[in-house]
Amino acid sequence: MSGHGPAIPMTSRKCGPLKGEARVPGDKSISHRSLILGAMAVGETHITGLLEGEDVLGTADAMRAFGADVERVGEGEWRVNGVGVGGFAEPEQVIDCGNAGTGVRLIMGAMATQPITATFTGDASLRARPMGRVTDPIALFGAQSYGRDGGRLPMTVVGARQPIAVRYTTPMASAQVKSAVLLAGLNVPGKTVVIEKEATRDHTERMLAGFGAEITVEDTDEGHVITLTGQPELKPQSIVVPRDPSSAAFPVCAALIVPGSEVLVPNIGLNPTRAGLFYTLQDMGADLTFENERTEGGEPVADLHARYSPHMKGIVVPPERAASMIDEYPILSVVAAFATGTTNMPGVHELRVKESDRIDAMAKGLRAAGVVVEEGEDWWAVDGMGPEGVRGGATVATVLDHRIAMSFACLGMASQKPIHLDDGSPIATSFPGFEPLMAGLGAQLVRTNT
Ligand SMILES: O=C(O)C1=C[C@@H](OP(=O)(O)O)[C@@H](O)[C@H](O)C1
Ligand SMILES: C=C(OP(=O)(O)O)C(=O)O
Repeated sequence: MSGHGPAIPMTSRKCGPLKGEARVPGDKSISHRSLILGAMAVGETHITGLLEGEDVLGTADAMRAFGADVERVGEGEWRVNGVGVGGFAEPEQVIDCGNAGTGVRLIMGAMATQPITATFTGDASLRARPMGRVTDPIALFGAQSYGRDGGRLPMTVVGARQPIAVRYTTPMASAQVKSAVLLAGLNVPGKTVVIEKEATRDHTERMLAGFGAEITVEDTDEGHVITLTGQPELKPQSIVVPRDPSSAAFPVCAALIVPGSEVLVPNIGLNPTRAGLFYTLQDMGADLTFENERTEGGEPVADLHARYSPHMKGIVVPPERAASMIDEYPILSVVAAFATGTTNMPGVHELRVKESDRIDAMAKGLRAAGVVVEEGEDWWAVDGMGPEGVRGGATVATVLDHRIAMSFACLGMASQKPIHLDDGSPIATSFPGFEPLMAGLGAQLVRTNT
């Protein structure tokens, strides 16, 4: 992952009804974890449905640099021959995680208790994001880190030579921090405990159990207490990655706002720690149903059926739901613009430290498209303009952020005038194939030279 290539300007215009089936790619969170845990197991892990987006490909390269044998054997089909817990080799080159916060933070955790040194970097977005949230807890295990001012990349991590088990309460709702601590705990004798006050996505816990680690989760007065017994032998797995609910959000929400649409998005992971957006849309009055609910590979899965919904109303999104839909606020704010009344989104400070400051990026673009947005440090509110009321006619900055780019692409499908994206290239980090998939449903999203 060498960072950012040439900008790809795009224009999204009002289109006819979106119709058909949207087969979105594999889950990004589960894909990163499959490669990392596969690399820490002994023997061959087989993965199907892996997301082949830039973020995850960066993690695959990183696992090779740490000594695992990682091979693509078909579309979305990968084999990982792991080196075992504690078996990472010292990388000879700087590890470039591109745009991927999940990639760099989980890998830093995984190597922090091994007797090796590694240097990490990323693109301009990732180099601006805070890493102290991971370097603080890994320091408790005995790892040292040397980064730029404010705990920014590039950063060198010197793994602990004699790591000690840790009991750590995460200071913010973050699955990346929780996962970094758990992955660090793998190579430490004794029990590592992570406590989170609010539940965040639990793919690491589920997958660690699947790979044979001893891990327990309890709800107590302190919060959600996760206890991992260190130094297990992880057993290779056969992993089927479900399709990504965070990617499904785009065709689902586009269908809700484009008149006459009806879209089926099959096989979507509906882990309750990820499904908050869909419940919020239902609360707003969206015509969105879950069909064929089932369990696959230990994760709840359903087909999502979304139809044009001209009667949606603004609501207050419960702040306790924030972690389960944290990446979906940008596209929710687009839907909110086509509803009636105000949608209030409190308790979302974390949005300010993603690939971009997502409140700022969305507020700027929405205002340029004629929508009234108010904001504070950890909240924002969007005034609905009604189903036909969003003007559009703006050029928006996507600020190296895939979710901002896809959100505004969806807005342009239903606004009166087109939306121009200054750069659609970040979409490839999480959703390769977004443009042909949306075009197949009937969207008019084209690359432009302006
Ligand atoms: O653990 C993960 O896979 C992720 C956790 C979330 O980040 P935080 O842990 O920073 O909330 C989310 O925004 C990110 O897209 C993926
Ligand atoms: C926040 C995101 O990813 P990451 O933190 O992995 O860059 C995201 O995909 O919306």
